[in-house]
Amino acid sequence: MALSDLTISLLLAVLPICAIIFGLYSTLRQWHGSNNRDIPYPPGPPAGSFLGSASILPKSKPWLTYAEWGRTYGDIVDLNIYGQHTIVLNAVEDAVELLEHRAALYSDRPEDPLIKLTGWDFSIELMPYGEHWRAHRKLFQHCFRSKASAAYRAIQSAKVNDLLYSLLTRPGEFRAHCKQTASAIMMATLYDNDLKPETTAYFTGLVDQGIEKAEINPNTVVTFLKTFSILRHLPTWFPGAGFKRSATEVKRFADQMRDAPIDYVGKGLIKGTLGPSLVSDLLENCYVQKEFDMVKRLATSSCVGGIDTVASSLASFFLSMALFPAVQKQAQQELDRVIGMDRLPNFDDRPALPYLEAVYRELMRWAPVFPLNTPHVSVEDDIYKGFFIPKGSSIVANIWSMTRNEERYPEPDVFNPDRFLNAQGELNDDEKVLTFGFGRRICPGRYMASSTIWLAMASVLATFDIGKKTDENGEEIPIDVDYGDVINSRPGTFECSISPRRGNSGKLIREATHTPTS
Ligand code: HEM
Repeated sequence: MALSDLTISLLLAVLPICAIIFGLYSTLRQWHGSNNRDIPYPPGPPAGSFLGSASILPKSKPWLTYAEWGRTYGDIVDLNIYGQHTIVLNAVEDAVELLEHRAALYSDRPEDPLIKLTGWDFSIELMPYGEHWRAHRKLFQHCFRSKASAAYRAIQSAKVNDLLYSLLTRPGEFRAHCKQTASAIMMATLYDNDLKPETTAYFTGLVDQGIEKAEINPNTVVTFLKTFSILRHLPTWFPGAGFKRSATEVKRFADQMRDAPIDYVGKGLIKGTLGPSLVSDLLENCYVQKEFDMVKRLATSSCVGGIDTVASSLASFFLSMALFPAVQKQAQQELDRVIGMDRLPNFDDRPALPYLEAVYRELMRWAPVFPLNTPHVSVEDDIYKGFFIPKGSSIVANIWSMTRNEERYPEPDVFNPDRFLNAQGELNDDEKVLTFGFGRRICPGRYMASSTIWLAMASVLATFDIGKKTDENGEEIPIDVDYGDVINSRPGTFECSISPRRGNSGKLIREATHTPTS
């Protein structure tokens, strides 16, 4: 056996024992240091083996197991992993109370030693609560709050028109078009209104690679490293410190996706070849390195948070329309009635289309992009509904349970926009899109995301019919699709038919994209 293998085996043998000792120590320390010794933790699954709750952590789709535990133990579930508490919230009311009404206590993020090691400390989403995060969040809201997001409408409209043209000419590649639309909108908004398609593709490739390299199973490596954060100080050549070597590799890609587009903008500004853009506007007002770094972090966080998420929702939209044709028809009838048949929809039409708005809300409920919210961390001990929530707990809102709550949403797997309408066909007050998260950490890009998804839905429904494909006998081919196990949830590969709705659909699209009519 090579020396390094021996060392790794020893480490693997010793670490679980250290884990137990550390777990016992942290529990005792929390218990001793607390005035709340008689108050119970929320109920949760019993520790499975000598490895503690870690051995019963779900291997896949944890939101399903957490929902099951919610039915067994109650809406608030505690997982104690080596003395580190994760509190799963299965009900909206509890998430709103803790993450919104008590936001001052529950807006931190898990401290993860890998974040800095991998170069992902640029991410606003991963920043600990405090002045550094607050300054970035302020800048983000300045750029992406509801009113500011209206400035990007022209780009959104142009790219959605490109989506229509792509669907007209290459309908079979609709999944690629969804991703292309989401990334073209984000890249053009951030870096250059006139960004060339090949440059968009290059920057998007860097983001994809950066994310792919960083993907690790949060249930294992991170939990372990969090407990044994001392490991982060090992030199990269240390036997068994392979995770550190791969962290260096992840960092290389993270740095590249963060720096390359900014270099492009910088050079464009100097040469005077750049179209207008959010980043160039911001850079022109940067006077010190600190401000320059903030702009970089804002731009990279937007790409990481705002491309795949929007692309996932667009893919789920095509799926839902193929599976629920009656909904599609009703939305198309509303569009025809309100905007007529001789033009494409635009943002000003949104308030006049309540059924389509209900389709949007139902899409975000039926296929939540994040079945589990990003964990928030508590900064003080707290007591809630008679349970003790120790400082440093990770609070995970189980969006899946909330959006599949049968009392609130009967037959939750059915795509039914009527849930969001009253008897008069007006929108009801169930307007909170749960998959955007909660409180002070709620997604700041939600206005931009909502308008991109809405305009794409409206424009596609106005010009295309989406349905199941048929076989050689004209029989519909059933669609059987799985959403997989990734945290950013998206439908697996599926096929559907996408055909122009009317004789003038092609003409409207070509006029909108200034493409010659053929
Ligand atoms: C369908 C699209 C999207 C979904 C479902 C989504 C969802 C989320 C969720 C769940 C969070 C964490 C919320 C929490 O901790 O409570 C988040 C945070 C964030 N999102 Fe989004 N997002 C989307 C689109 C976007 C877009 C378009 C952008 C950029 C323009 C963006 C930028 C961010 C940023 C920067 C954060 C970190 C906020 C913080 O920690 O303070 N997201 N998003």
